Amino acid sequence: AWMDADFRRQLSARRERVEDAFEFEGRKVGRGSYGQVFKTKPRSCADAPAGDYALKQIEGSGLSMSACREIALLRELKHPNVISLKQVYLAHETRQIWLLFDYAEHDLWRMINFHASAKKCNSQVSLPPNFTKSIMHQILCGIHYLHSNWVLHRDLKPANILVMGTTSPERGRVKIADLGLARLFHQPLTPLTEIDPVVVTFWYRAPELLLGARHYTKAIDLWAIGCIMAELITDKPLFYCKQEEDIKTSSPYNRDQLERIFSVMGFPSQQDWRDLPHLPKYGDLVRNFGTGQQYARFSLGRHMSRSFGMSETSPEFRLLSRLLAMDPLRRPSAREALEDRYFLEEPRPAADVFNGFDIPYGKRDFISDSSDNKDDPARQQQSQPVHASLQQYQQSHQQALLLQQQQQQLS
Ligand SMILES: Cc1ccc(-n2nc(C(C)(C)C)cc2NC(=O)NCCCN2CCOCC2)cc1
Repeated sequence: AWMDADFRRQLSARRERVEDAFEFEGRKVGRGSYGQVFKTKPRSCADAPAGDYALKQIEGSGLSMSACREIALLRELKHPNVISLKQVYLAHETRQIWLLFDYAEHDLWRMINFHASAKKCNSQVSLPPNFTKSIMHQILCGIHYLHSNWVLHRDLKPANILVMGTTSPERGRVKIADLGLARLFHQPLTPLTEIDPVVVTFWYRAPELLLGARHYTKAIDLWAIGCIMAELITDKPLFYCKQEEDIKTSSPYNRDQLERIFSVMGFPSQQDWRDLPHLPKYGDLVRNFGTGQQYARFSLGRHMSRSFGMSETSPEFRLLSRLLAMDPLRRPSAREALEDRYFLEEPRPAADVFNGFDIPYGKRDFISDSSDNKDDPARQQQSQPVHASLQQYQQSHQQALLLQQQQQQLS
């Protein structure tokens, strides 16, 4: 070996082992295609500041391409609204790679599901008036930072927008992450009948991608941010489309998803989107939809005003319709979106998106290894029978209601 044995022994003896520094047995909070994530605390002997950390054990062994990409990318990036890598551990014996992050207790997927379920139980949970505006502002700040460093996210969706919990010094701060294909966090509380994006969802994919655009662009990230904004306002995925269990087609063209987009937005005319006929799948589009006359009366304004009473003249709607321009060339850059009037008028966006309000969402649940059957990762989410998770959900929801009543009595 190129290093002399004695020196290697010295290095190995001195190397800090992740299991010596952190307690993570039985504290798995997520598992996906990229690896698994544990919620850990440093052991007293470790020199890491107190607090919760996320330890991600990267799938596979050795410096795989994805491990290199994640480490190389994250160690260069430093922004308050982007997940920050604190430390890398290389376990030489097992050739395992561990990444240490500040732990984020919440994410928009769980938060939006919580509010959607609360609505169904006819009990709204109160939120600060600038909740959506604060979250949108911080997502755009984080994406502006990534885009100015020529980093495209490519898979923005609620599950990848994390929010720091009450035990963190950054309480209520948005952290953009990329948890990988399958949603990395186990979510037993949501009844499995709910939308469970274990399979890859196309709900946030820009129309040009569905029509065969060959390259990701910054405008593709901005479209996804528009979808997230609408979902924050309505608690429903704007372009929700049922997904076939096994999406085998490798073709980017997804007729049902396009149909859903047109039934909300209307069909793009030549004036709306000059370059549309040059997209690879334009032929399929014409074959499936003709001239799109059947969507002539649909528009985003009509959809948002009929289903959510949103005024088409409000700054909120105007920003939303800019982000959801069908033609990617007409979408604003992250900076232009941040300069929109929406963020300049009262109430202003807050650094803590909960604005000091109590946080009603539960903490993440630990995954027991038994339920986490490895052979079929897509099924791992079905670890709890529905009734158990419903029961648990109702309990945690009752707690949230009690909390809210106490809060109202106090205020
Ligand atoms: C192959 C690969 C995979 C992921 C990334 N990646 N990219 C990013 C962006 C947002 C900078 C683009 C973040 C990550 N990794 C990541 O979020 N990791 C998960 C962080 C886990 N959370 C930390 C906070 O607490 C909850 C768990 C890059 C390359």
